Formats: sequence, structure tokens, C-alpha cells
Amino acid sequence: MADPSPTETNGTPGLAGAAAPRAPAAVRLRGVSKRYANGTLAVEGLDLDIAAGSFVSLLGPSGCGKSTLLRMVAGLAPLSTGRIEWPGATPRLGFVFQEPTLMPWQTALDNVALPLKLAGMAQAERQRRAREMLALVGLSEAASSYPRELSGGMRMRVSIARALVTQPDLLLLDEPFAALDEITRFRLNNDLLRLWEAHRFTAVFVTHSVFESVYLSERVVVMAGGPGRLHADLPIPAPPRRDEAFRTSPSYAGLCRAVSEALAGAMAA
Ligand SMILES: Nc1ncnc2c1ncn2[C@@H]1O[C@H](COP(=O)(O)OP(=O)(O)OP(=O)(O)O)[C@@H](O)[C@H]1O
Repeated sequence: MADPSPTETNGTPGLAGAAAPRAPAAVRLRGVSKRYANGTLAVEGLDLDIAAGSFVSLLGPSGCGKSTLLRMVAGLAPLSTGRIEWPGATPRLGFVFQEPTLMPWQTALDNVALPLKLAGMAQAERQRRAREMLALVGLSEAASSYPRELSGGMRMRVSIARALVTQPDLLLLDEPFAALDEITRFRLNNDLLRLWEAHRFTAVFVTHSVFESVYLSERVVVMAGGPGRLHADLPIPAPPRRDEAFRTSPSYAGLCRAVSEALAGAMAA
């Protein structure tokens, strides 16, 4: 059985760095805390390095601050204390929400092209790029369909294409597949992995699912709540190509067991 050699941090500042990745960090969080206006302390004193080009999952019980953390990295929520550093050039960010949040009155093509339109790109070029992205997510045929004409999985594909059309260096995904059936979810997991292999953006993926986190990631960061903090940092040694053979392998089962145990620890913490 593969041994992921988890680094239990138990929320102790400093120990989180023990599993720090060797590649240069795309983003570095230092002493990050978030207290909402109503007094809720959602995240406290969090240190985390995310290696450039890596695929990292944030896993933890409901309410432990995963979305808050992701929104702070995206600049959508201000920090209360601490800092977020970008050691390289400031990256282009892409964000995929749990809901596809498409414009209902626009076609799939126009939804994907929207960020380019907002950036002031000429129509012919933005449509060309949007078509290319739709092809990458397997939706060429649906370019002129409206969101209401698409299935939940197709809508999520459009949403991913829209996030990738600006060629982000850092893709933040907040439980993007939580509302989908398992077959669609597995398919989109594979689509996302193929896109990541092709483009090597840094991916930070928030999920509740141990199985999904192990399937997708090179590293699973387990958070505990009350207030949100790091609990464990687990490398996921897996074959370079993750596919159905990996999903049904004993090593996958072993890794899932180790991550489940860390999650149970986080819930008890
Ligand atoms: N805008 C807000 N105002 C006040 N409190 C908030 C706000 N957003 C989140 N919280 C609180 O902050 C804590 C962390 O919430 P957050 O959504 O980040 O957790 P989460 O781990 O992503 O949860 P889930 O997995 O259920 O989506 C929770 O206690 C939540 O109630």
C-alpha cells in the first residue's frame, strides 16, 4: 500500500511548512486570518505555500473556512490579518464556482467569451478563443445553445471553459462538481485533469470528497474548523496519468483511507 506520509499539523503554526513543496511557490499565505463583520472567525493564522503548476485540494468539514480561504486568495474577500504573497509575476486568476453562474440570455459561446469582452478584446478574436475553449471541453456542438438547453454537466463545462479562456496561471475551483451525479462528476474530473496536464496551471480545488481529492490532486491539505486552520498536509503519490485504472487500484484505496483518517482527525479536532 502506498504510504502518503501525512504531515499532521494539528493547527500548530510552523509545522505546516514541513510538507512545503520543492517547486517555487505560486502563492504564499502567511498568518492569514479572516473575521467576518458579524464576528465569526472563519480562518485563523494560516500558513500555506502552493507550488507553481501543482494540483492541490483543500478538504475539510463543512464550515471550516475552505471557501473563505479560496475567496481571499482570489481577492474576493479582504484578509483581516496576515498577507498573501505572489513570489513570481502576479498571476492571472480563474475562478470556478459551485454554481456555473452563466448568463441565461447569452449562448454558451458568448458566456465563454465574456471575460475577453470585459477585457476589451475584439469580437472576432474573442469568439475564436471561446470556440477553441469550447472544443477543449467537448462542447463545440453546443456553442449556440443557451444555458437552459444544457445539462448540469454541460453548464459546468461552459463555466470551466469561461474560467480557462483567459489562460489563467492559477485556477481556483470551489466545489465545482458537488451538485452533479457521480458519472458526470467522474467525467469532469477526467476532463479537468486532461486540461491541467495540457496547460499546467496551478489548481486549488475545494471539495468535501476524499475520493475526489485523492483522484485529482498531488497534495491534499486537510483543514479543521472552529476557526479554520491547517490540520494535515498529505502528498498524493500517484501514477503520472490518473484514470480508471488508478481509481480502482489498491494504491488509490490506500490513499483514500489515509486521507479519510486525516479528515476524521480534523473533525474531532
Ligand atoms: N459572509 C459571511 N459572513 C459571516 N460569516 C460567514 C460568511 N461567509 C462564511 N461565513 C462563516 O465562516 C465560516 C467558514 O465558512 P466557509 O464558507 O468558508 O466554510 P467552508 O469550509 O467553505 O464550508 P462548506 O464546505 O460548507 O462550503 C462558517 O462559520 C460560515 O458560517
